[in-house]
Amino acid sequence: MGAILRLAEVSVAFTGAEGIHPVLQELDLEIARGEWVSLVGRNGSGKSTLGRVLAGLLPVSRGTVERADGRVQLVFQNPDAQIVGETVWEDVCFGLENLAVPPEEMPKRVESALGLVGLLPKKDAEVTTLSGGQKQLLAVAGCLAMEAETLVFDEATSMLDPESRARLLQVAEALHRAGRTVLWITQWMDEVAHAERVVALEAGRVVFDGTPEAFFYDGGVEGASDSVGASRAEDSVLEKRTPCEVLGFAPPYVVQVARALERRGVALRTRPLLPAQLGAVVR
Ligand SMILES: Nc1ncnc2c1ncn2[C@@H]1O[C@H](COP(=O)(O)OP(=O)(O)OP(=O)(O)O)[C@@H](O)[C@H]1O
Repeated sequence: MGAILRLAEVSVAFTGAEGIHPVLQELDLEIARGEWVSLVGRNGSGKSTLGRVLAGLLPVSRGTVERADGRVQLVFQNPDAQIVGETVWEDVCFGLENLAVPPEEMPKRVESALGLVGLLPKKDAEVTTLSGGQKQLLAVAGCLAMEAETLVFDEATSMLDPESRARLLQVAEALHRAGRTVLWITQWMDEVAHAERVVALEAGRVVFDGTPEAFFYDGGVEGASDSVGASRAEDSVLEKRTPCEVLGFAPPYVVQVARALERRGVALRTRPLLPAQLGAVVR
């Protein structure tokens, strides 16, 4: 699997009243074609800036950004921020008009994109009648019609209700299974559990790059099989925090349960991330 995106020594700085404010600092990052990467970090750590750099919407102050091929499209946090058409169909067409796609090619592309996100039955609906979740799906359809190879979701679920979040995640997962590269920016640790790889930023630098299992469990369960007893095991757990905890995030409920079991001396065969995995390992 070759790299679809490669950043080398990328720095981004904004100049304000108080002088130069570095946001990304000499960042190296390679994203492989077809990967699903969760990008996490505290508020202001530089996630959105990195997303915009990857999508080519923001020039870098230093360093290089290489894109193997294909488009990189962003889905923003606010569902209203990227809708321009009056109807669902028109909205997807609008992006294609900007790309000067021949008119005879448009219907096929719009129909296929709306079909992939499940919005074809709503093709004639006015966008003002859509829910927040449907608007995000429409934004995804717009990206797909533009033949995006890589999709960057920038906290795209944060304004949605639980059902719409789950739906957007499902659609993204289906697109990923079909070969697209996904960069999923989030503050929700439950969503990170779906990733293949987690990249964490702190003050514009990569401070963690590894599997979700390592992100949620490494360094945090020492003494789990210690037969001396729970209290001593608990002490060592408190001393050794996981990368997730060091960044200041609470791990997903599944991880909390698994770690509580390990602290009580229950040795688990695997490190579960999703409810079904916890169920399986406990059984
Ligand atoms: N256009 C801009 N001009 C000046 N400063 C900016 C600009 N865009 C971002 N910043 C600053 O860069 C820093 C990083 O912002 P960014 O939005 O990338 O962080 P983030 O990790 O996505 O945060 P959040 O989770 O709050 O969205 C912040 O301190 C922000 O104020």
